[in-house]
Amino acid sequence: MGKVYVFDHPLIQHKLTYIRDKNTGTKEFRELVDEVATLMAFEITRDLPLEEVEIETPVSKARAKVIAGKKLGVIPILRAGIGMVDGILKLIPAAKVGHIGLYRDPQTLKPVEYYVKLPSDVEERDFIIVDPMLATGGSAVAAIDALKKRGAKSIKFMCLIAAPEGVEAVETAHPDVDIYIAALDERLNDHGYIVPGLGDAGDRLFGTK
Ligand SMILES: O=P(O)(O)OC[C@H]1O[C@H](OP(=O)(O)OP(=O)(O)O)[C@H](O)[C@@H]1O
Ligand SMILES: O=c1cc[nH]c(=O)[nH]1
Ligand SMILES: [Mg+2]
Repeated sequence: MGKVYVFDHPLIQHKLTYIRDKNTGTKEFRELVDEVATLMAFEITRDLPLEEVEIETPVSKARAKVIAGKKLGVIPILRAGIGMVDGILKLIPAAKVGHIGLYRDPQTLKPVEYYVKLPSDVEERDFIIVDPMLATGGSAVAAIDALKKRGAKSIKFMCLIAAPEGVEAVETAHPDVDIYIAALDERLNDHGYIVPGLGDAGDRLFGTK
Protein backbone atom coordinates (compact mmCIF):
# COMPACT_ATOMS: atom_id res chain seq x y z
CA MET A 1 0.00 0.00 0.00
CA GLY A 2 1.27 3.47 -0.86
CA LYS A 3 2.06 5.90 1.93
CA VAL A 4 0.19 9.14 2.57
CA TYR A 5 2.24 12.11 3.77
CA VAL A 6 0.55 15.24 5.10
CA PHE A 7 2.89 18.24 4.95
CA ASP A 8 1.82 20.08 8.08
CA HIS A 9 4.65 22.63 8.07
CA PRO A 10 3.32 25.91 9.57
CA LEU A 11 4.18 27.94 6.46
CA ILE A 12 2.26 25.51 4.25
CA GLN A 13 -0.74 25.51 6.58
CA HIS A 14 -0.72 29.31 6.89
CA LYS A 15 -0.65 29.86 3.13
CA LEU A 16 -3.24 27.16 2.54
CA THR A 17 -5.68 29.02 4.79
CA TYR A 18 -5.54 32.06 2.47
CA ILE A 19 -5.78 29.82 -0.60
CA ARG A 20 -9.02 28.42 0.85
CA ASP A 21 -10.50 31.83 1.72
CA LYS A 22 -13.14 32.84 -0.84
CA ASN A 23 -12.10 36.49 -0.47
CA THR A 24 -8.65 35.74 -1.91
CA GLY A 25 -8.57 36.99 -5.52
CA THR A 26 -6.99 35.35 -8.56
CA LYS A 27 -3.62 37.13 -8.37
CA GLU A 28 -3.03 36.28 -4.73
CA PHE A 29 -4.46 32.77 -5.14
CA ARG A 30 -2.00 32.06 -7.97
CA GLU A 31 0.95 33.43 -5.98
CA LEU A 32 0.05 31.40 -2.90
CA VAL A 33 -0.38 28.14 -4.87
CA ASP A 34 3.03 28.79 -6.43
CA GLU A 35 4.62 29.34 -2.99
CA VAL A 36 3.02 26.25 -1.45
CA ALA A 37 4.17 24.16 -4.42
CA THR A 38 7.74 25.31 -3.76
CA LEU A 39 7.48 24.42 -0.07
CA MET A 40 5.98 21.02 -0.90
CA ALA A 41 8.74 20.40 -3.47
CA PHE A 42 11.28 21.03 -0.71
CA GLU A 43 9.65 18.31 1.41
CA ILE A 44 9.02 15.81 -1.39
CA THR A 45 12.68 15.88 -2.52
CA ARG A 46 13.94 14.96 0.95
CA ASP A 47 14.91 11.44 -0.18
CA LEU A 48 16.79 12.41 -3.38
CA PRO A 49 20.09 10.52 -3.50
CA LEU A 50 23.34 12.47 -3.15
CA GLU A 51 26.83 11.79 -4.47
CA GLU A 52 30.20 13.26 -3.54
CA VAL A 53 32.22 15.48 -5.83
CA GLU A 54 35.54 17.19 -5.33
CA ILE A 55 35.60 20.99 -5.39
CA GLU A 56 37.95 23.72 -4.27
CA THR A 57 36.73 26.33 -1.84
CA PRO A 58 38.80 29.55 -1.53
CA VAL A 59 40.47 27.82 1.45
CA SER A 60 41.12 24.19 0.45
CA LYS A 61 40.06 21.20 -1.56
CA ALA A 62 36.86 19.61 -0.29
CA ARG A 63 34.61 16.70 -0.98
CA ALA A 64 31.03 17.92 -1.05
CA LYS A 65 27.59 16.56 -1.96
CA VAL A 66 25.47 17.16 -5.03
CA ILE A 67 22.22 15.54 -6.15
CA ALA A 68 23.08 12.31 -7.96
CA GLY A 69 21.76 13.17 -11.41
CA LYS A 70 18.30 11.73 -10.84
CA LYS A 71 16.03 12.17 -13.84
CA LEU A 72 12.86 13.83 -12.63
CA GLY A 73 9.62 14.66 -14.39
CA VAL A 74 6.82 16.94 -13.24
CA ILE A 75 3.40 16.20 -14.69
CA PRO A 76 0.62 18.73 -14.10
CA ILE A 77 -2.93 17.53 -14.66
CA LEU A 78 -4.43 20.30 -16.83
CA ARG A 79 -5.64 22.83 -16.13
CA ALA A 80 -5.27 23.38 -12.42
CA GLY A 81 -2.01 21.44 -12.03
CA ILE A 82 -0.25 24.11 -14.11
CA GLY A 83 -0.49 26.42 -11.10
CA MET A 84 1.96 24.21 -9.20
CA VAL A 85 4.63 23.71 -11.88
CA ASP A 86 6.70 26.91 -11.67
CA GLY A 87 6.90 26.67 -7.89
CA ILE A 88 8.44 23.20 -8.20
CA LEU A 89 10.81 24.17 -11.03
CA LYS A 90 12.23 26.94 -8.83
CA LEU A 91 13.85 24.17 -6.77
CA ILE A 92 14.29 21.53 -9.50
CA PRO A 93 15.00 23.52 -12.67
CA ALA A 94 16.36 20.52 -14.58
CA ALA A 95 13.13 18.52 -14.29
CA LYS A 96 11.29 17.85 -17.54
CA VAL A 97 7.61 18.75 -17.68
CA GLY A 98 4.93 16.55 -19.25
CA HIS A 99 1.24 17.39 -19.48
CA ILE A 100 -1.88 15.28 -18.99
CA GLY A 101 -5.12 17.00 -19.95
CA LEU A 102 -8.20 15.81 -18.11
CA TYR A 103 -11.45 17.44 -17.20
CA ARG A 104 -14.07 16.03 -14.89
CA ASP A 105 -17.48 15.64 -16.48
CA PRO A 106 -19.76 17.67 -14.17
CA GLN A 107 -22.62 15.12 -14.45
CA THR A 108 -20.81 11.79 -14.15
CA LEU A 109 -17.75 13.17 -12.25
CA LYS A 110 -15.67 10.86 -14.49
CA PRO A 111 -12.43 12.20 -16.00
CA VAL A 112 -12.23 12.82 -19.75
CA GLU A 113 -8.73 12.70 -21.28
CA TYR A 114 -7.97 15.27 -23.98
CA TYR A 115 -4.17 15.62 -24.09
CA VAL A 116 -1.02 13.67 -23.16
CA LYS A 117 2.52 14.83 -23.90
CA LEU A 118 5.38 13.31 -21.91
CA PRO A 119 9.20 13.42 -21.93
CA SER A 120 10.58 10.77 -24.33
CA ASP A 121 12.50 8.73 -21.71
CA VAL A 122 9.46 7.87 -19.58
CA GLU A 123 10.85 4.55 -18.28
CA GLU A 124 13.94 6.18 -16.74
CA ARG A 125 12.31 9.11 -14.93
CA ASP A 126 10.89 9.54 -11.46
CA PHE A 127 7.61 11.42 -11.88
CA ILE A 128 5.67 13.75 -9.63
CA ILE A 129 2.08 14.24 -10.81
CA VAL A 130 0.66 17.52 -9.50
CA ASP A 131 -2.90 18.76 -9.18
CA PRO A 132 -4.27 21.02 -6.41
CA MET A 133 -7.32 18.78 -5.80
CA LEU A 134 -7.81 15.05 -5.16
CA ALA A 135 -11.60 14.74 -4.90
CA THR A 136 -13.23 11.47 -6.08
CA GLY A 137 -9.75 10.43 -7.24
CA GLY A 138 -10.96 9.73 -10.78
CA SER A 139 -8.58 12.25 -12.38
CA ALA A 140 -5.55 11.15 -10.35
CA VAL A 141 -6.17 7.46 -11.08
CA ALA A 142 -6.62 8.23 -14.81
CA ALA A 143 -3.44 10.34 -14.90
CA ILE A 144 -1.43 7.57 -13.21
CA ASP A 145 -2.98 5.03 -15.64
CA ALA A 146 -1.94 7.23 -18.58
CA LEU A 147 1.61 7.54 -17.28
CA LYS A 148 2.01 3.83 -16.52
CA LYS A 149 0.53 2.87 -19.92
CA ARG A 150 3.43 4.75 -21.52
CA GLY A 151 6.05 2.99 -19.41
CA ALA A 152 6.48 5.04 -16.22
CA LYS A 153 7.79 2.97 -13.30
CA SER A 154 8.18 5.54 -10.50
CA ILE A 155 5.34 7.91 -9.68
CA LYS A 156 4.44 10.18 -6.75
CA PHE A 157 1.20 12.15 -6.54
CA MET A 158 1.22 15.61 -4.94
CA CYS A 159 -1.80 17.81 -4.27
CA LEU A 160 -2.88 20.63 -1.97
CA ILE A 161 -6.17 19.25 -0.67
CA ALA A 162 -7.45 15.67 -0.68
CA ALA A 163 -10.76 14.08 0.27
CA PRO A 164 -10.67 10.67 1.99
CA GLU A 165 -12.53 9.21 -1.03
CA GLY A 166 -9.76 10.34 -3.39
CA VAL A 167 -6.97 8.99 -1.21
CA GLU A 168 -8.73 5.63 -1.01
CA ALA A 169 -9.30 5.51 -4.79
CA VAL A 170 -5.59 6.11 -5.54
CA GLU A 171 -4.46 3.67 -2.83
CA THR A 172 -6.75 0.96 -4.24
CA ALA A 173 -5.96 1.46 -7.94
CA HIS A 174 -2.25 2.27 -7.54
CA PRO A 175 -0.83 0.92 -4.27
CA ASP A 176 2.72 1.64 -5.49
CA VAL A 177 2.10 5.42 -5.63
CA ASP A 178 2.81 7.52 -2.54
CA ILE A 179 0.53 10.53 -1.97
CA TYR A 180 1.77 13.90 -0.69
CA ILE A 181 -0.84 16.39 0.49
CA ALA A 182 -1.00 19.68 2.39
CA ALA A 183 -4.39 18.90 3.97
CA LEU A 184 -6.80 15.98 4.25
CA ASP A 185 -10.32 17.42 4.32
CA GLU A 186 -13.59 15.97 5.64
CA ARG A 187 -15.62 14.80 2.67
CA LEU A 188 -17.12 15.45 -0.76
CA ASN A 189 -20.43 17.25 -1.28
CA ASP A 190 -23.19 16.09 -3.66
CA HIS A 191 -21.43 17.77 -6.61
CA GLY A 192 -18.11 16.04 -5.89
CA TYR A 193 -16.49 19.17 -4.43
CA ILE A 194 -14.20 18.85 -1.44
CA VAL A 195 -15.64 20.20 1.85
CA PRO A 196 -14.41 22.64 3.07
CA GLY A 197 -11.85 22.61 0.21
CA LEU A 198 -11.16 25.75 -1.78
CA GLY A 199 -13.82 25.63 -4.51
CA ASP A 200 -12.88 25.04 -8.15
CA ALA A 201 -9.09 25.23 -8.32
CA GLY A 202 -8.93 25.79 -12.09
CA ASP A 203 -11.48 28.59 -12.05
CA ARG A 204 -9.82 30.30 -9.09
CA LEU A 205 -6.35 30.05 -10.67
CA PHE A 206 -7.32 31.29 -14.09
CA GLY A 207 -10.17 33.65 -13.20
CA THR A 208 -12.74 31.75 -15.24
CA LYS A 209 -16.39 31.56 -14.13
O1 LIG B 1 -10.62 13.76 -8.03
P1 LIG B 1 -11.58 14.20 -9.07
O2 LIG B 1 -13.01 13.96 -8.65
O3 LIG B 1 -11.29 13.64 -10.42
O4 LIG B 1 -11.51 15.78 -9.15
C1 LIG B 1 -10.30 16.48 -9.17
C2 LIG B 1 -10.08 17.11 -10.49
O5 LIG B 1 -11.03 18.17 -10.72
C3 LIG B 1 -10.34 19.38 -11.02
O6 LIG B 1 -10.12 19.53 -12.38
P2 LIG B 1 -11.31 19.97 -13.37
O7 LIG B 1 -12.03 18.77 -13.90
O8 LIG B 1 -12.15 21.01 -12.71
O9 LIG B 1 -10.52 20.56 -14.60
P3 LIG B 1 -9.75 21.96 -14.70
O10 LIG B 1 -8.45 21.80 -13.98
O11 LIG B 1 -9.59 22.14 -16.17
O12 LIG B 1 -10.62 23.03 -14.08
C4 LIG B 1 -9.03 19.21 -10.27
O13 LIG B 1 -8.05 20.10 -10.70
C5 LIG B 1 -8.71 17.76 -10.51
O14 LIG B 1 -8.05 17.51 -11.73
O1 LIG C 1 -13.32 20.58 -4.69
C1 LIG C 1 -12.96 20.37 -5.87
C2 LIG C 1 -13.19 19.13 -6.51
C3 LIG C 1 -12.77 18.97 -7.78
N1 LIG C 1 -12.15 19.99 -8.41
C4 LIG C 1 -11.93 21.19 -7.82
O2 LIG C 1 -11.36 22.09 -8.43
N2 LIG C 1 -12.36 21.34 -6.56
MG1 LIG D 1 -11.84 22.92 -12.56
